[in-house]
Amino acid sequence: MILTVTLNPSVDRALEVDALVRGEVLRAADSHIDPGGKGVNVSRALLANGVRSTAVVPTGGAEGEQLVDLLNAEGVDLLSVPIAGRTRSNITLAEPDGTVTKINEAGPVLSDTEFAQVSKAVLDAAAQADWVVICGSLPPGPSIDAFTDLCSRLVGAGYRLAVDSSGPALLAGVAAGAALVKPNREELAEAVGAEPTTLGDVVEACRRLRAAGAGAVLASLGADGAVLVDGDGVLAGISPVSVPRSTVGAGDALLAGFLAAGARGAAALTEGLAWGAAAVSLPGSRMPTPADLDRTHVRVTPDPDPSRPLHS
Ligand SMILES: Nc1ncnc2c1ncn2[C@@H]1O[C@H](COP(=O)(O)OP(=O)(O)OP(=O)(O)O)[C@@H](O)[C@H]1O
Ligand SMILES: O=P(O)(O)OC[C@@]1(O)O[C@H](CO)[C@@H](O)[C@@H]1O
Repeated sequence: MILTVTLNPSVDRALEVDALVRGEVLRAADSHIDPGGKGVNVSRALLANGVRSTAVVPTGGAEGEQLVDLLNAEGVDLLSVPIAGRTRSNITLAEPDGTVTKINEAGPVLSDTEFAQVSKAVLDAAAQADWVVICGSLPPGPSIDAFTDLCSRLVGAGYRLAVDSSGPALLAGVAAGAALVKPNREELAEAVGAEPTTLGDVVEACRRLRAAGAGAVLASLGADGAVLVDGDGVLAGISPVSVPRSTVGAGDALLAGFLAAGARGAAALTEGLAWGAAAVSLPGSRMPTPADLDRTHVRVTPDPDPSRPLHS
């Protein structure tokens, strides 16, 4: 079982517009409402592909009730922790060429007591888990020290921790010794203080995060695919998508597929890339099902060409 933790979940509303024009009344060609948050999406993708997962989410207000209803409707095994604040709503504006503009609320303040309740739910459920996967932004409230303490307690108890977050939370997961971190290109650049322009830059940045404590680094690179740097060495892969529809949740699907396939080696990276590419071809933050997956176009190579440039 893979336990996901989303400290700042969301109700995701995606609106498809012909073109994003500021100051105008735009008519949405289509719209979608999905349960959201990075860990929630990992659980949704795993469930859709027959892998057991439990999602821990703080929920509050009418939006929190809506999130629980949406997750129950998808059959997601849920550990929801009631909070006083209101679960946030995040907006995606998607254009026909695949351009996505996202407006994410900060989310509700999580009190020290509420964070302690969420942490207890995580630590209690972790005993049944093969992985504990903490994903997404921190809500207002919990300090980075409190987050670091949760990560350290999980690692110290011998659980395999994966962290997909940004800024100080990503670095906290690295320092705590997470078995796996999943930064995207921007998060990797922020973590090491340098903008990668080639595959070699990405590998070097991943190696720096491993030296700082991470066991493995799965760096997602958008249309440039993903790079895995772990104790076995370096793998790089791409998953071409002819017409991207919505990249929202693609990184969550990549992580879910990678974990579902054992979180190690070319087969796991191939699976993650297939899930990520499938998610990009779906609207909103829809997670792929087995029928959406096509592994035939995924290419994974060991020791990739370090001079290969990344899309600008
Ligand atoms: N335009 C694209 N074409 C092909 N594959 C893509 C594209 N965008 C994303 N992907 C696939 O999805 C994976 C994750 O994408 P990305 O690096 O954007 O993750 P992310 O920023 O974490 O996404 P999110 O935060 O929305 O989940 C990539 O590694 C790649 O396999
Ligand atoms: O604000 P965060 O936590 O960084 O990101 C939240 C979010 O954008 O991430 C998911 C896509 O990865 C969406 O479901 C959700 O709206």
